[in-house]
Amino acid sequence: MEVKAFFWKKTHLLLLDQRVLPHKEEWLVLEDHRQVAQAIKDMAVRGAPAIGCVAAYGFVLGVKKGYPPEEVYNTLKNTRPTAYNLFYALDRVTRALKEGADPEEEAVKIEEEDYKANRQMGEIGKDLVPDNARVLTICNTGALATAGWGTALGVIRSAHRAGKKVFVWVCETRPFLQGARLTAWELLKEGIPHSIITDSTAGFLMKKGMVDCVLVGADRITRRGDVANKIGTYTLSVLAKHHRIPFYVVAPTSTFDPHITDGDTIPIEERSQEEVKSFHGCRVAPDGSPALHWAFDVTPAENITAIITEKGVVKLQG
Ligand SMILES: CSC[C@H]1O[C@H](OP(=O)(O)O)[C@H](O)[C@@H]1O
Repeated sequence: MEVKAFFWKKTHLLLLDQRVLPHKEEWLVLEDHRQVAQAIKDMAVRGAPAIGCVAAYGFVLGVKKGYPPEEVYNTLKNTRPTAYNLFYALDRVTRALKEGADPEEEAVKIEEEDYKANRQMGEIGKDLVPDNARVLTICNTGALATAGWGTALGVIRSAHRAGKKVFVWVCETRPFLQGARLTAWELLKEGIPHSIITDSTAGFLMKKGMVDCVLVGADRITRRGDVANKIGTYTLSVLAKHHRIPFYVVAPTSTFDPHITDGDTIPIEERSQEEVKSFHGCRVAPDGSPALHWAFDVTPAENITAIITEKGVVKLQG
């Protein structure tokens, strides 16, 4: 059975709590937009497309409960600033409501379209992954980050299912550990060979010739092809360029922000210092030391070989 991060149940949203994976599988029952907003803020659900889908259902729950649509929209809009899918999805459901259409039908369409896009990206992207490839990835871009299947991890899944031998280097992705906890969990379930590495191991692996390509997701892509993604992605792009390793971004067109050209204008989320100063809830840093915690960085189009979308491959200068 395929991994699913959430299930729409019309009167509530069932959400797999990603904060306790991989050792516990606990489901949250979310009954209104405020509960959904809190789940997004707390990263019980995360990943740009998944955030968009869940926020759209949160809007439906809030409106069904009779809350003013503007309050519902603003509560959800103000959860996390970087992933464009959040705003894309909320704009679609609010427009549906304004135009007298059914926002619930729109929310279901958003989920169905995202899953279909992931399968299409998998089919397109798998041909770019050589047989016996050692692929390096960061964060989680699988079924847990989307409506199902995944983006970059979806390409890996499709290549594996097509019979290609693929090995995955999984950057642990400090501090939330999306790689060590979530990507590893999905790969184990899929039976895809992999090894978890510390984020700082990536460059040495590339230097030793142990990486054949890099596959990452995206949270927001600008008109010129600059990409906001998990913090550390930019570093990987510089290393990949230096070592002449193909660097692919996999993202649906719903992640593309048509209003922004320069990646440096993308709002970058700054999360609590506590997430850096602790290791999965256990405080490791001294109380008196401050911490800077940017959750994303921006990779310029010049560092990207190509962006794989459900509509085809956009080659860049990388
Ligand atoms: C398929 S997009 C996943 C994308 O979202 C992640 O960020 P977060 O876990 O903080 O929501 C990361 O940037 C992934 O590439």
